[in-house]
Amino acid sequence: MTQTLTLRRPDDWHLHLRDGAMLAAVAPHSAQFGRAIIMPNLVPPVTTGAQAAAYRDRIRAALPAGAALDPQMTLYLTDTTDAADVVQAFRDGIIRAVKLYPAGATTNSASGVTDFPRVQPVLEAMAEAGVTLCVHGEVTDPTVDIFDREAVFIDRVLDPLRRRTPGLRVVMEHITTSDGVAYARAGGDDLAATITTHHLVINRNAILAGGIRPHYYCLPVAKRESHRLALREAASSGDARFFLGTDSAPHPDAAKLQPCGCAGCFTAPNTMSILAQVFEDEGALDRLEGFTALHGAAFYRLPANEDRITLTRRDAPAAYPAQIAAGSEVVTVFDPGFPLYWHLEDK
Ligand SMILES: NC(=O)N[C@@H](CC(=O)O)C(=O)O
Ligand SMILES: [Zn+2]
Ligand SMILES: [Zn+2]
Repeated sequence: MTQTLTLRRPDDWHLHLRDGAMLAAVAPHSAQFGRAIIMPNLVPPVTTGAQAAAYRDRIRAALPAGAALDPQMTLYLTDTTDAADVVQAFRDGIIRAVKLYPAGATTNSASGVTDFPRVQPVLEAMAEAGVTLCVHGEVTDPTVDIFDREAVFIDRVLDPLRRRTPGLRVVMEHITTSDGVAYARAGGDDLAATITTHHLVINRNAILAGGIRPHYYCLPVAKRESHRLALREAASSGDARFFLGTDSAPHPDAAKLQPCGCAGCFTAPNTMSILAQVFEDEGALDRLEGFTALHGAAFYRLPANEDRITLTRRDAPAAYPAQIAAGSEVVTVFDPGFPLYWHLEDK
């Protein structure tokens, strides 16, 4: 039996497109999204409005003709970020948000914030101008267990930061815990959270049980099953504080399959097929549009996309490649571990 689902075109509020040959290879796989918040953790990072504008041009050049994707740029917050440049880039329509990485928390985060008092004037200028702060919410304290780093970040860093910066709009990126869900729910209108595709699908067993599986390793690392269930409940609840940020984060297999492999799951190609299955399993297909196309736009004070995509549930699973080529390298596509009967018809 064929079932058809027509949705407003989705947005991806957290996406890594990289640069160079990798950008050329992965950008077409996100072309079905209307908008995407583009992460600035290049090497070196995107730290100025001028760099964001140049990166946006490179992204546009990498997209196929007719692609829907309108890249929404971000700046990488460092200890030396200039508040005036941030506000100017926002007012000029070059950036949509600023990204906070605690130094050393994740891939290419060496330039991240080490000194919160130094960035406080920037945060205050952002609150004043209405610029959103997107936060990678993990502490880097080596004495904190990696599975606890999100919950500890909320208590030690995020909550104090929000209290001392009233009015700052904050997105908790890629939440992975029931603690993150609860904190987002307890916040006011200026707090929201993105949830990735893969964290709705895997728990930490996928990485560790029966052998180490590097393609399921990302940051924040997937947590125990009770947390995955809390994320599924939040994503499918209809609560507008939760929306899709895939965190599709491609790395060459050569960089993932190492004694010390990179963190990141590449979910851009099959994200909508996976999400349709997740929401069907939750009995919440009627809420997929809110999660993928309405809540994020509303938080960023943008109109929802007017055009539509169609997903069709067929008897035969959709065929996605196991890998894609990126220059001379390959990138493995996230395998959800179940067949994908929902086909994305209109890319
Ligand atoms: N999510 C990841 O595991 N990796 C991201 C960085 C990030 O979003 O933390 C990357 O850039 O590879
Ligand atoms: Zn992150
Ligand atoms: Zn990310």
